Amino acid sequence: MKPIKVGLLGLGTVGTGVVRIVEGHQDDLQSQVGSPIVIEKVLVQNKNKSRSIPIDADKMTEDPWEIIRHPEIDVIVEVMGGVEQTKEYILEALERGKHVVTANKDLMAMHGTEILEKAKRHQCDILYEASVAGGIPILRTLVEGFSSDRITKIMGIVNGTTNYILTKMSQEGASYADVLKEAQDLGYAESDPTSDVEGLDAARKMTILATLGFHANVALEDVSAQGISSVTKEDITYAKRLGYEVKLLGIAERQDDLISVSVQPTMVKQSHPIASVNGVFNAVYVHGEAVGETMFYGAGAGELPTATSIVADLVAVVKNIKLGVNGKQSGVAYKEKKLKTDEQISSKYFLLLQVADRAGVLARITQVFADFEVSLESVLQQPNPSIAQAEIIVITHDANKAAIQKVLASFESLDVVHKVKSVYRVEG
Ligand SMILES: NC(=O)C1=CN([C@@H]2O[C@H](COP(=O)(O)OP(=O)(O)OC[C@H]3O[C@@H](n4cnc5c(N)ncnc54)[C@H](OP(=O)(O)O)[C@@H]3O)[C@@H](O)[C@H]2O)C=CC1
Ligand SMILES: N[C@@H](CC=O)C(=O)O
Repeated sequence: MKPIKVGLLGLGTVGTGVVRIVEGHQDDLQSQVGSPIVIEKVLVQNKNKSRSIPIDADKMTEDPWEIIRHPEIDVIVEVMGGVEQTKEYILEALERGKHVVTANKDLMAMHGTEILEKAKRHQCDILYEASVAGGIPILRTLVEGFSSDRITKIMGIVNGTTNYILTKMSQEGASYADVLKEAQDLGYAESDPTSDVEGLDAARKMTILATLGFHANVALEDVSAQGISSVTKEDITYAKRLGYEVKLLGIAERQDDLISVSVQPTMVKQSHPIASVNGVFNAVYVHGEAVGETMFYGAGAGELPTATSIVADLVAVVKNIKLGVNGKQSGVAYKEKKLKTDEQISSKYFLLLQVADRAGVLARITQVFADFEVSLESVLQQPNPSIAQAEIIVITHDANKAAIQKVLASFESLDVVHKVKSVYRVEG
């Protein structure tokens, strides 16, 4: 049995997991694919760094081309991260007929079309299950499991780092900075964690999910992204009192042929299953016209969960090699997307306002909502003696995004509104 030879680009959190699983599950893998899977070469930045697993020194290299141009390597597993340089390596590997498995959502969200086309042209596989929601096999589920349905909504907690931070803030009152450090130490965060906390990592994942779920060429620029850096402990406390949890949600919706995709901190009703997804766990809720509601849950980041998806892709590539059917993956030549305008994007909203504490204020505020035809589900007013002002919490019925923006603009010139403290989308 000729072994399948793998070139591993990166031996950090995920790369280490890949080595552990390929070595630890070798018998099971072989029995599925009929050949040994061998990690032939490993690219690192620094060969002298101490590693948590033993790797033969002659397998390690700091020269990427030694792997990309290696005549015997069949499959490249890319878990080094980065975009431009990594893209160059992957394109050359595909040109040389090597199949590619990657966990790189930045690369696939930004250059997926070009990479997929190149792979198809060279009859190579490019699989990227690990790029979204770590250990949850959600891409395969969308492409294969839901191929018969028309998906109308994909809503997910797709970033483990921010869910870990929000959970610790909510359950333990922990500080944002301390928990971010913990998430970094646990290997969940990106090398630059700004992309986690500012919602960019989730936006990249939502680009991939919306593309595959809606069969449309959704681009990263089509996704509006807001992260969790503005979420306060006060917001979380208010949310809990009203029966909500604050979660960073990616939401992709399709109505007829119109699409919207966004990432934002969202108040999720505690009765919705996604509200109880805590810690590094991710969940992706998928609604299809025929199937109705479904939800997929699992670890969204970390060494072994992510490596599970990588090695599953590796198995798929080897099976395709055996069948001679590489280069047939979905994601190429999808239809042109049509994006919703702000007038067409509708949801409930939560607003926390700091206002003057005197007669008639509530009436003036509710009038602004009425002016823009935003109807209200509930309004709660309470004095805040420490600042001699009152706070008003408003939850709207479904309202369009443009109308809410007009309401917020009007509050800027309304003397009784001293500050709009928070605005959240509401789900559930
Ligand atoms: N961590 C996670 O939970 C998840 C990560 N991902 C994605 O997987 C990828 C890897 O993440 P992760 O394992 O956390 O990253 P790490 O930072 O832990 O590891 C990166 C590895 O790549 C090597 N490397 C980086 N840049 C270069 C370079 N220019 N030349 C040679 N080697 C290089 C590093 O070498 P050295 O060891 O010598 O420094 C290191 O071994 C990223 O794309 C990430 O977004 C996806 C899902 C989950
Ligand atoms: N930084 C990412 C890692 C997985 O994609 C996350 O926290 O989800």
